[in-house]
Amino acid sequence: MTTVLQHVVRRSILRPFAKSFSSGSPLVDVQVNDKTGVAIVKMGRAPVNGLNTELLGALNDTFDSLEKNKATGMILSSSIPNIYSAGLDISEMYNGTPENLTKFWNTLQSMWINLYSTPLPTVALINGNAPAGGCLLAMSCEYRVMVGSKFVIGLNETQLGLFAPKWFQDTMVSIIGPRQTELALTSGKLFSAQEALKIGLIDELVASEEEALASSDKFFGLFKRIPGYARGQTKNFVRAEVLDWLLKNREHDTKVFLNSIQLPHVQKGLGLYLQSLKKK
Ligand SMILES: CC/C=C\CC/C=C/CC(=O)SCCNC(=O)CCNC(=O)[C@H](O)C(C)(C)COP(=O)(O)OP(=O)(O)OC[C@H]1O[C@@H](n2cnc3c(N)ncnc32)[C@H](O)[C@@H]1OP(=O)(O)O
Repeated sequence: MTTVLQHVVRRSILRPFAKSFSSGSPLVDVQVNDKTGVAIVKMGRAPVNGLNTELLGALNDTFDSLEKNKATGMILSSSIPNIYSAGLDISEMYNGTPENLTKFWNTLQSMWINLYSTPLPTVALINGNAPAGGCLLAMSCEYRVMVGSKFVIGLNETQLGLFAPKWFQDTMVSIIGPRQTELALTSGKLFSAQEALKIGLIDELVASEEEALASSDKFFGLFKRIPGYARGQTKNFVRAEVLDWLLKNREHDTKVFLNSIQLPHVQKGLGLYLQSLKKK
């Protein structure tokens, strides 16, 4: 089992930065700014950036490579208009075999561990709707900028007859606190951009992608004179409790997912929800 401390030490050892970079997947586009070393990672799985095993794996590989190649920061965004991510791909969870469900969930866990614990400064540039797993991605970054006021963000799992796993919940608690998280999660609330700003679920609401990039630059600028090692250690210690739970309980968490998702009434609800989306 990997402890948080081993995790922190392993991930603080960075090699020189490579200028050219390819994510190795058509689902993830990566552009690295040669001058600053900041990478813009854009998810591009049409139609809605549904997080299936392939996209989750590609994101995970991308985060690994950016760290190994010593990028100086990462902006996580989307190349699909009006969509950040529709969250977990429901078709992966509907009628899946135990083997596929296990692989799917383990890939999600690995991606999240990598994203949540990366020593790189991270910004979510939220340029579209971000329900459920989409919200988790954004919340796992350090700073959240939403572009345009027409989008929603939140953990709406209960609306699907599911519940947000403990580490999804804890990630939200660390941002908006237990009281607001309980209210939001039990009702499956999707926050409007204004509401999300007011409650602190997003840090900034801007009108254009250019403004969002300027805000990101400003955020990265905060660390110009801070040694990366010191920043990385601090981030990991602040995040240790939430991270540590999943590192220590991965198998248990997978079992809870498998048991819950395969319940007949949960499967029935997922089927109906998928149908309702397709009927729109
Ligand atoms: C341990 C506890 C157990 C389990 C925990 C499980 C945790 C789950 C977390 C999740 O992430 S669950 C996913 C929750 N996501 C949602 O509720 C979002 C659903 N989607 C939408 O609300 C909308 O699609 C949108 C606002 C994101 C975009 O709207 P719009 O641009 O109007 O697109 P459409 O609705 O027409 O969708 C286009 C297309 O995509 C399909 N689709 C949408 N979302 C998903 C999804 N999450 N998974 C799979 N497929 C999705 C939709 O059915 C349409 O399909 P067509 O075949 O009609 O093209």
